[in-house]
Amino acid sequence: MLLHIPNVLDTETVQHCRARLASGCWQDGRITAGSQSAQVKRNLQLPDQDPIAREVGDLILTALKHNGLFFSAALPKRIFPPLFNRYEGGMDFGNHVDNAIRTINSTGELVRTDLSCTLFLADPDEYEGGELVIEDTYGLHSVKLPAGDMILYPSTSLHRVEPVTQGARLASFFWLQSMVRSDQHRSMLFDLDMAIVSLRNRLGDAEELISLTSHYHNLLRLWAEI
Ligand SMILES: O=C(O)CCC(=O)C(=O)O
Ligand SMILES: [Fe+2]
Repeated sequence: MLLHIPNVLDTETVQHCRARLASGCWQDGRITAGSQSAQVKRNLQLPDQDPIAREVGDLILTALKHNGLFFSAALPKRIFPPLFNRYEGGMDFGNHVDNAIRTINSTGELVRTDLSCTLFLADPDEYEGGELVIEDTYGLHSVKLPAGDMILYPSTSLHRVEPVTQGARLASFFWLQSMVRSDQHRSMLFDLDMAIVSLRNRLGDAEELISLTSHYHNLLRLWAEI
């Protein structure tokens, strides 16, 4: 499932994050790349332990904690601390699949990457190019979102970032391990949850919603690993 989550950060918070990130110690993005992706990666990143990256990363994690759409779609078990990248002057990131397992350096914890996330921190009219192109069984999806919005996509997908030929593209990117490993099961739970929410808004506490809600929880109980 590919999901656009709008307004993870509001305009004011995006501005605050950008001001903080501007003073970070930006380095060659190959610091976090595996050997295949290092060959196709041309961007800048903040090191994972950079204090500014951790401060802004925590702000993003706090915003996500309060985001119901994110929780329902991702059913997160472990979230890799958000990283930050920047593309300018023709930089790009060619086709690759993200590493399956990531180690959180500060704790030694392992994260299986079920879902990949990009939170855009620059508006589309601030740069040329820079689309995140994601390939799935239904074809290619080209993603370029307003600042503060996030895309969630299965980490199994082949993806790339097109060259940024003008301006600068700033984003946060990270991965998460979901309580529900199967993308298919997770998508079914998400659709069921959204249908229940929409029915409740339309009908109030209808009798049938008790049964649908029970099914949601009983399926989650069946499929979740915690
Ligand atoms: O910048 C992005 O949108 C994605 C970055 C990416 O694919 C990666 O770092 O693995
Ligand atoms: Fe990637």
